[in-house]
Amino acid sequence: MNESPKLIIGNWKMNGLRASAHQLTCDVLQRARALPNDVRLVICPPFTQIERTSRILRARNVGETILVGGQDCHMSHNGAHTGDISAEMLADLGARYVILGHSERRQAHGETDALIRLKVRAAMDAGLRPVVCIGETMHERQEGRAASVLASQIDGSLTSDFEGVLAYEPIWAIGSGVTPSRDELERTLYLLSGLLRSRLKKDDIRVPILYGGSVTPDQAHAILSIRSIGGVLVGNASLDALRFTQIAEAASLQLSSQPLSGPYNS
Ligand SMILES: O=C[C@H](O)COP(=O)(O)O
Repeated sequence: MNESPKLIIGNWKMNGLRASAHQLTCDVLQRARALPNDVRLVICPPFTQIERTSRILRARNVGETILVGGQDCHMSHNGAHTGDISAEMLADLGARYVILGHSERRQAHGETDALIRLKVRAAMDAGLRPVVCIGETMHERQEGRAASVLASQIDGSLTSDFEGVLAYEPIWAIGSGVTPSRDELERTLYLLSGLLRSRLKKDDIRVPILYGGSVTPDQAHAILSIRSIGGVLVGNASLDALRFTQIAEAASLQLSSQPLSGPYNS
């Protein structure tokens, strides 16, 4: 059975000037040469570095092994939206993915599920694969409301014809050095696959589910050994070519050591 490649997405957030972005992309390329086809890297630099990163990858002819993504897009195709970037603009620069609904945007810019759903539509219309982030706060977790929060985020932010990636990023794990236990993560992935089936109204779900939040090379083996996981969304560790590619290597090792199959690894 052919499995989809594990996705290792690097979210550079607001980091990277021309020289450092160029160097980081070249370093990732250099280290990723040995990666097998069962792992796909997606680099999501800030808007200002997308074209440069795409150009470097095109020049090296890396095909589908390393792709570029944006970190957000506007819900409209064009118009009077000062300072915003449309999904078409991202695609025009060579992006293939776009992160939407990251908790840092939900919190700092008041993004709602309804807005994120409009952005998902715009991204899909532009031919981009949306990577929709969901996750509960520590407070919601302690109150035992994590499952209902995740259900509501999935219902509100995904279109019924959603074709993309879901990234489970518990807010308490982002940048904190704390991650859920393997068992806890496995249970959450099971819950999310059920919620996706019900939202998309089909059993054959082709939506990889990623985990994000303090992923480092040390934890990557345990996280990526979960059979149903589609990959990881990496923040801080993606700013270091060695750590980022070590995480990708961990995914590849897991793939070669166990047969993987599952509804969200299509
Ligand atoms: O988009 C990435 C997430 O916010 C995780 O960030 P982090 O790996 O620095 O915790």
